Amino acid sequence: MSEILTIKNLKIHYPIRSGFFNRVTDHVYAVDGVDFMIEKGKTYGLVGESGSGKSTTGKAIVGLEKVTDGAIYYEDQDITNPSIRRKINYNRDVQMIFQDSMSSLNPKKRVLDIIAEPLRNFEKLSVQEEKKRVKELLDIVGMPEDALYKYPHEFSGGQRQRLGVARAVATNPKLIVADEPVSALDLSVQAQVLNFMKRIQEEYGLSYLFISHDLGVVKHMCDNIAIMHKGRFVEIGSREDIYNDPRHIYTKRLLSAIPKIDVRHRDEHKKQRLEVEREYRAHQKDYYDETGRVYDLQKITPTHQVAEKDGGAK
Ligand SMILES: Nc1ncnc2c1ncn2[C@@H]1O[C@H](COP(=O)(O)OP(=O)(O)OP(=O)(O)O)[C@@H](O)[C@H]1O
Repeated sequence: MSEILTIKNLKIHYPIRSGFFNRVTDHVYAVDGVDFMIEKGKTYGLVGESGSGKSTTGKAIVGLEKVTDGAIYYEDQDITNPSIRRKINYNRDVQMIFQDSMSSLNPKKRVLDIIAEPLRNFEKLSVQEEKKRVKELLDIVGMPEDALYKYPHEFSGGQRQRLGVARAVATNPKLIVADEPVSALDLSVQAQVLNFMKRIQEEYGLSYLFISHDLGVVKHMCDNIAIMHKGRFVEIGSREDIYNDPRHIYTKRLLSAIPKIDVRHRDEHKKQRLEVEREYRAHQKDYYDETGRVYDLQKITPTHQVAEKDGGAK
């Protein structure tokens, strides 16, 4: 079995309440039937614009979001059931890294306590053993030993993101859900953090679910990519499929948003971007209603492997 996680027809719908009795009058279809599989030691990219349902999917995988329907299989067990998650120590094996390291690292705690927290939850280490392990973890993410007694605000954004990774790998997880892990960082620091996430992956055989709104960022990280739009996958493919032969207009639009470094073809790029934008708007008008939900998947997914209406890749 080469997959570490299999997601089947995942749906997460949030109720919208209104009126005097606060009744449920509608739902936000944040995730509306997605299927995918993350292979061991590989990186699966989840890409889409803001509000497409990426974070909700990621949070459901780590158990932070209640699932409306569907299943998430880890070692053949459906972990949407909290008691199964507890039974198999799922929260030790699957960790999450967040975009905003300033709010995901407790500002009142020192690095030693922040990184040791997951260890305290899952392993009974003595004070000395714990300190030794935290030092090792700091070393893995290229941080000096004297970081142990400092607070999160004493570090740069890139360093804080490294601390977040150190905490995430503390329990030797098998899968890390990385939700926009470098979006808040400068371009040069982004490359550093991505490189070392890749190095850790190779050393420890980790799998990643890498969430981003930017196809430029995931290019060198992901083996397979799903393009998410309004809670559904509109295109699924290998990295080569997505970058060399995008089929869905939404994928083309995300690709055209990647800044071009080569200034010689600037006018040509601008013209292409406008054409893609025009095609995208026409597509939206033809296939989605004003709630953004009613559409004909057969027509909107002329692609390599597409999400079928009831899930599964063709
Ligand atoms: N707790 C909630 N209650 C109601 N609606 C929610 C809740 N959380 C998310 N949503 C809605 O679900 C949809 C998907 O949100 P989600 O955060 O997953 O998108 P995203 O693709 O990760 O975007 P971003 O990158 O901006 O976080 C959005 O329309 C959002 O407003």
